[in-house]
Order: sequence, then structure tokens, then C-alpha cells
Amino acid sequence: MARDDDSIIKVRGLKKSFGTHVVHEGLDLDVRRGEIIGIVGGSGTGKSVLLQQIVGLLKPDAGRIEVFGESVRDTSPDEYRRLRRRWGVMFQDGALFSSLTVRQNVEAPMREQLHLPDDLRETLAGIKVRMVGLPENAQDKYPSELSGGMRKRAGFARAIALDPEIVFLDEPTAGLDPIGAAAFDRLIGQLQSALGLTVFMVTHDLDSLHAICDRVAVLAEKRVLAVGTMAEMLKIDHPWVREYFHGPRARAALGPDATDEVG
Ligand SMILES: Nc1ncnc2c1ncn2[C@@H]1O[C@H](COP(=O)(O)OP(=O)(O)OP(=O)(O)O)[C@@H](O)[C@H]1O
Repeated sequence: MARDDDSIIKVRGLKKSFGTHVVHEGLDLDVRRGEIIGIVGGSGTGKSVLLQQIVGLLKPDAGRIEVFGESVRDTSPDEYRRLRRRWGVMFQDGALFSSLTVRQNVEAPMREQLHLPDDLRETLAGIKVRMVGLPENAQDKYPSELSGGMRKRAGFARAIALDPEIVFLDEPTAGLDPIGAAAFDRLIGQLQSALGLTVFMVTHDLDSLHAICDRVAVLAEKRVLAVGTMAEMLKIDHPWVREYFHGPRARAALGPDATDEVG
């Protein structure tokens, strides 16, 4: 269980623009070690841009981002490489290399970061593939031969290839049918507790928020407008937050009693 004072990610005063388009301004966020935090917000509010800045793929214009107590933008290439080893990222649709098999995709970060004999690396990659619930014969398949749900699992296997402490997931259940999405939520929850992961999850999926997230952070007005448990979100009086957490989709995910409580 996460502790209040144990921030594994700290974002302070973040500012990011593209040309004249300001995406983030004065954005603060703390992610606690061991929690699953869901990042929600309207389309274009900068959820993916936030994720990309935290993992160092995009440079903030101003502000500070610390992961494991280290400022991501101030690290040397060697330090960044060491930091990067401690997290894994699953981009939308898995973002797999199409010319590599599933196992080779999982081996890719191991090749880059670990010096292992080939047979050991292959065995370890095979274990990761099984951990995400893919069948044995999926290992030697190419991404194009897999269903969308299987590609996402393969992307997850690659994200945990280096036994990370944090996993960043960008819309992990988008495009899955409700049964596939629920199964993927269970997988995230199971691996989080088995491996002691911290999970930073960008999502639109209210079912996921309800099923597995410890806390939710709402992006609106260029910043984190609110952060808290689902129960706390239901009490927030802001037009987008109300619409999102009390709308018909929320009723379906949370049940009418939950959404009516303060509605
Ligand atoms: N590399 C880039 N260059 C220019 N603009 C960008 C770039 N990346 C993102 N943006 C813009 O930044 C804004 C935020 O994008 P982002 O993808 O983070 O939104 P999001 O909240 O993840 O949206 P969605 O829920 O639709 O995926 C958008 O207006 C987008 O067009």
C-alpha cells in the first residue's frame, strides 16, 4: 500500500507549449510508490504529453520533474540510461517493432541495457511473455499476426522486460472490447501487486479507474485540477469533472448509487 510521503514521481510548476498553444502551465503532481494512478482529462488536455515529459521523451519549457528523486532533465546521458532502466513504457497499441517477433520485441530493451548470454535473454523474455498471459506459441509470432488485445499484452511484456519499478501505460484498454478490457485491467492489477509496481496510467476508461486505480488525477485548465480517490472525484464541483464522473457512462461503470450519492 502506498504511503503519503513516498512520492516516486514529483512534478512541480510544469510548463509546456507547442508554438503558441499552451498545453501545461503550473502543473503539479505527485505519484506515490506502489499506487495505480489513473490520468484522465478531455481530449487534447495533454495526458500523453505529460507522460512523455516524465519519461524524458519531451522537454518541458519550465518546471521540475523528479523520478526516484532525480531531475529527469538534468541527468547526463549515462544517468538517464540508468534511470530509464527503472521504468517501462507501454505506448498506445503496444508500439511494437513490426519486423520483430513478440519475443524479440521483449528482448529489445534487454539487448540495449543488459549484457546477457543469448539463451538466458531468450528464456527471460519467454517468461515475461507468459507473465502477461500470452500463449506459448505467441512468442514467435509477429505483431501483425496478433489481435489488438494480444499486441497490448506483448507491449506490456516489453514494458516489464527490465523488471521496472514504474510502468507507464498510455490508454492500455483503448480499442478493446469490454471483456478484453476487463481482463487487461485484471492483468495490470495482478502484476502490480505481484511485482510491487507503481503504475501511471493514462486512460479514458471509467471501468479501469473503478476496478484498479487507487487514485485519479484530472487534467483540465492546463494543470492537474484534482487528484484523489474515485469517491473524492464524485464530490468535486467542476463542470468537466461532474460530466465525466456523473454522466451516463459513469453510471454504467460505477452504478447509479455511487453517482447519485452527491449528484
Ligand atoms: N509533438 C507535438 N507537436 C505539436 N503539438 C503536439 C505534439 N504532441 C502533442 N501536441 C498537442 O498537444 C496537445 C495535447 O496532446 P496529448 O496527445 O497529450 O493529448 P491527450 O490528453 O493525450 O489527448 P487524447 O485523450 O485525445 O489522446 C494536443 O493539442 C496535441 O495536438
